[in-house]
Amino acid sequence: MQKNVNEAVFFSLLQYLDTRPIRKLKPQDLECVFDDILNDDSKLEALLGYPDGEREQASGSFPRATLPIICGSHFVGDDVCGEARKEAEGLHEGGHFKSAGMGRPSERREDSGARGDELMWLNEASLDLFDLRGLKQIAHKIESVRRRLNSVHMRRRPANVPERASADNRPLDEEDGGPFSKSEIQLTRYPGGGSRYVRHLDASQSNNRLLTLIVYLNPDWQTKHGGELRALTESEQVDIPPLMDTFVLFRSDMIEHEVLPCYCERYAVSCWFHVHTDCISSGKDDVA
Ligand SMILES: O=C(O)CCC(=O)C(=O)O
Ligand SMILES: [Fe+2]
Repeated sequence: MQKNVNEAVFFSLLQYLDTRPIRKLKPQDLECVFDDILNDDSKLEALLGYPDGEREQASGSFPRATLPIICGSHFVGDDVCGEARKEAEGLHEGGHFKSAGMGRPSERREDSGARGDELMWLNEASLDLFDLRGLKQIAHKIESVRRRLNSVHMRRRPANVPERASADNRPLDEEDGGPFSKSEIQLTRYPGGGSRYVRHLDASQSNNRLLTLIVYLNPDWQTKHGGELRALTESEQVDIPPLMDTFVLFRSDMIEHEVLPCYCERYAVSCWFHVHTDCISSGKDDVA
C-alpha cells in the first residue's frame, strides 16, 4: 500500500517540476481529419522517421520521427463512435472489464493510484462473440491503418532499413511485407473519481510497440471532467481532450504521456502497432 502511494506521489512531483509550458487543445484545435493524415505520405513518413531521421531509439531499426505525434478529429465519425460507446457501456455492465496492471508481464502489479483504468482486449473472437458492430468498424479502420503504414514503409524506407523476407522466399505484397506485424487493441474505461494513469512510455524492452493510436468515445466530455491525455514533446506538454471521435497517433518509443485525473466515465479504444522482431534486431546491426 505504502509503495502505491509513493509511486503516485513521485509522478505528481515529476509533473510539478516539469517546466515545459502546457498547451491545452480546444475542439477547434482538432480540425485535422484522420483520413487526410492517412492519405498524406509525407506525414506518415515523418512519423516513421523517413527518409533520414536519426537512429537512436530503443526500437533499433526505426529512426527518430520528425513528427512524433499527430492528433485530430473524425476518426470514423460520431455515429460509429456512438454505437461503440453504447457497446462499451454494455460490456462494462456485463462485467467484462478487468482492472489494468503496470509493469512487464513477469512483474505485473496493480496500483490504482498510479493507473486507475479497467480494460478489455478486443480481437476477432470478442468482437464476434458480443456482436460489437461499432467497435468492429473501429477495429477494421485500425487494420487499414496498419496496412497503409506497411505500404509507406515499403516505398520509402531508407536503404539501410532491412527488407523483410518471407520464410519460403515468396515475394511479400506491399501491405503485408512491411514491418508492422500486428495491432493490439484494447477498450479502456476510467471510472471517474480522479482515476488517472501516471506518466509513462508505451514501448519497452519487453514489447515491440512502435506506434500508439487512441480514439476517444466520450460524447458529453467537458473541461471540468478532466482526463485529458497529456503528451510530452521536446518543447511542451500538450493536453488533448478525450472528445468523441478524436484521435491521437504517436510514437510509442518517443512520446511520454499521462492521463490526467478524470472525473467522469471515460472510454477509449487504444491500439499499438507492433513491428516484427526481425526488423528490430537486424536494424541494430545495420546502424552505421
Ligand atoms: O487513454 C488514454 O488517453 C491513454 C492511455 C494510455 O496511455 C495507455 O493505456 O497506455
Ligand atoms: Fe500509454
